[in-house]
This record gives sequence, C-alpha cells and structure tokens, in this order.
Amino acid sequence: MKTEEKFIPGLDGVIASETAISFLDVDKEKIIINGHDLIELSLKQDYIDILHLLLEGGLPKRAEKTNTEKLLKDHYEVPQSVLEILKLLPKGTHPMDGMRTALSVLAGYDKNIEDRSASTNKDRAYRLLGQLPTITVNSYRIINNQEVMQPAIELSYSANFLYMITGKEPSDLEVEIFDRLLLLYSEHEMPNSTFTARVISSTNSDMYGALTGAISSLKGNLHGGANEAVMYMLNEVETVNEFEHLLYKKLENKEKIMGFGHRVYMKKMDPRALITKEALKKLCEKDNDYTLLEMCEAGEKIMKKEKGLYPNLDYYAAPVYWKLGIPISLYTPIFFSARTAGLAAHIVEQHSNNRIFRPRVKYIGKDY
Ligand SMILES: CC(=O)SCCNC(=O)CCNC(=O)[C@H](O)C(C)(C)COP(=O)(O)OP(=O)(O)OC[C@H]1O[C@@H](n2cnc3c(N)ncnc32)[C@H](O)[C@@H]1OP(=O)(O)O
Ligand SMILES: O=C([O-])CC(=O)C(=O)O
Repeated sequence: MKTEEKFIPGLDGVIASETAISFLDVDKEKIIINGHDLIELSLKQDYIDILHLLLEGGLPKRAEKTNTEKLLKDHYEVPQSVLEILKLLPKGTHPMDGMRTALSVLAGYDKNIEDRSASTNKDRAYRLLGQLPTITVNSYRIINNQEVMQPAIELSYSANFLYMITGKEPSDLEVEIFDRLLLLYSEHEMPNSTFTARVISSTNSDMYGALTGAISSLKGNLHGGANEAVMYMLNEVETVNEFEHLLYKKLENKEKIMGFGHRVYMKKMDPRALITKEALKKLCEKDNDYTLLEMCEAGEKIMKKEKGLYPNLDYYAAPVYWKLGIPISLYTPIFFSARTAGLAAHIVEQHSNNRIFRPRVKYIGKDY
C-alpha cells in the first residue's frame, strides 16, 4: 500500500469516525442528531432538550428536563481561583483565550480526572455546561475591567446566559432567539473542532484537554471565528450600497468573504442559516430598522451570482447577536459554550470506543 495514493488535502470527504451522535444529510437538508432532525427540533424544542439528547441519547421527558436544567444551575458557580486567574491576563486578551485558560484551571479541581468512564465523563460535561455561562461572560468582563457578573438562578438557563451578557433581563422574544442560537450551534457532526477533540481524547487525554484543543480550533476565522469576522465586516460600512461595494472590492482582491461557503454544504445554503435569517427579520421588525437584513440579503445575492456560494450559520447569526446587544468578542465564545454539549458527547463516545488517531504522510522532502 502506497501512502501517497491516499493523500486528500484537508481530509475532504474522509470518514474519520463511526458515530451515533450526528450526521449531515445534505441531500435531505437534515442535521441528524441521534435520529432526530435538528432543524425540525428547532421548531418545538429548546437547547436543554438538545443537550439532553446529545448526552443521554434521547429527548427528555418533562421531569428529566427539569432535572437537567437544575443540574446545570447547581453548577453555575466556578472556583474563585478561576476568576482570579482571569484577572491576571493582559487586558485585551480575547475571551476565547480566557476561556481556554479557565478550562485548563478547572482540570486541577477534578478529583476523578483519571476516570474516563461514560458516566463520569457525563457528570463532568453537565458540570462544565453549568459553569460555562459564568466563565464565558466573565472572561469578557474581567478582561474588560468590568465587575464579575453573578448568575440569576431564577431565570431559565438561556435567559440567565443572555442576562449575564447584557446585564438586562431579556424579553421573551430575545430569550427565544438566543436559545435557538444555542440550539443551532450545539452540534454539527465532524467539524475541525470536534475532530480536534476526538483526536486529543484518542490518546486517553481528559475532557479538559480535548476541550482546550477544540476551543483553539474553533477560534480560527475559517471555523467559529467567522461570526465575529462577519460582524466586523458589516460594521465597516453603513449602507447597503457601501456593503455591495465592499464585497465587490474584496472579491476583486481574491479575499474570502466570511460567513460564506462550507466544506459539507458546498454549493447549498446551510439549513441553520435560514433560521437565523428569520430571527434577524424578527429583530429588525421589532426595531423597525431593516438595514442589517437588507445588507446581508444584498451580500447573499452577490455571493450567489459571483461565486455560487451560500451563507453558512455564522453569516446571519452575527447580525442577530448584534441586534441582541451582545459584544462582538463574545460571539465565538457563545458558539463554544453551546457546542460543548456536542463536543462532550463526542469525547464520551471516543473514550468509550477508542483507537488512537495516527495517520501517515505523503513525503515530499529531500531524497534519502
Ligand atoms: C460554523 C462554521 O464553522 S461554518 C464555516 C465558517 N467559516 C467561514 O465562513 C469562512 C469563509 N469560508 C471559507 O473559508 C470556506 O468556505 C470554508 C473554510 C468554510 C470551507 O473551506 P473548503 O471546503 O476548504 O473550501 P475552499 O476554501 O477550498 O474553497 C473552494 C473554492 O471556493 C472559494 N471560496 C470558498 N469560500 C469562500 C468564501 N467565503 N469567499 C470567497 N471564496 C470562497 C475558494 O476561494 C475556492 O475557490 P478556488 O477553487 O477558485 O480556489
Ligand atoms: O461543520 C463544519 O465544518 C463547521 C460548522 O458549520 C459547525 O461547526 O457548525
């Protein structure tokens, strides 16, 4: 067997794992999570339902859902030293880097860190998912010289998360839209960050290590960082006309336009983007200001005509975050918080049925 015959740049189309967690059925435009379509689920279920589906393999009954939410709330608090360490980071550190540091610190607090069993890994996942809103928000706040924000236990998980970000009790519409963002971001088969988490887990390394790898992967603007990049791009201009000019200029310069294209969807719209586009419409209606929607729609038309490319989830998610009053540098951290449900499920699965990842290379070095 010659290894070079099998080289596929970017591992495009390569099957890296067997999984019961999720599958992108592009032809049917479905995102299958444990046998359910995430797009259909987004009409009736919320983030806690999906979190339970990912970690337990089925949708929760009413009592199970109540217990799951309570379990998360029981873990809202983080050790004081995590917050103290965040205070030592240089001002201007990106919250993704603050979160990555916080995750590393938490490893030291885990008394059973060497236990990789599914049940201990799941306990760990619930604990981390409970702590993440506190870590996410305070990674931003502390680094920006703001007071530590405490959770509001009486609010739902998603309402509290949004409340901690903006400091204001959110409206029902805002909570509904924010929760849907968490749901849509919760899991997506084998993106780079999930692959990273599985590769790290495959050495028998622990969940904290796998998540710090995954958060580093997600930070890049070809992956999770695209949502922040989309908003910075939209903020470069003020009108639809100016945005059209900006896009044509970028295309002329052969720049990639953030929020477009996808390895798996390729020349199709990401089904999640349709939902975030609807959410943006609702928020524009509420404010009676359609500028961002019109700019994004103009961009969508140009990209389809010029490149045959369609929006991915991040394109419309960015202006939705903006309309919800969320600081731009929290867009990717929120993505990571939501995605931790899916990442944790993959880490549990990898540890439960493991073989170390160790591929080969196509050698193009000096003769020997
Ligand atoms: C939630 C998520 O993580 S979704 C992804 C978020 N990332 C982004 O939005 C960043 C912008 N998009 C991209 O960079 C890419 O489309 C990716 C990274 C998502 C997928 O990358 P790949 O599957 O490797 O596709 P690749 O980068 O090779 O692109 C194929 C062709 O389409 C072009 N293309 C792909 N995306 C874009 C884009 N956003 N803008 C302009 N051209 C693009 C490439 O230039 C390339 O053209 P060429 O064949 O003429 O060289
Ligand atoms: O699937 C991918 O490659 C990226 C993506 O959309 C996600 O992680 O949600």
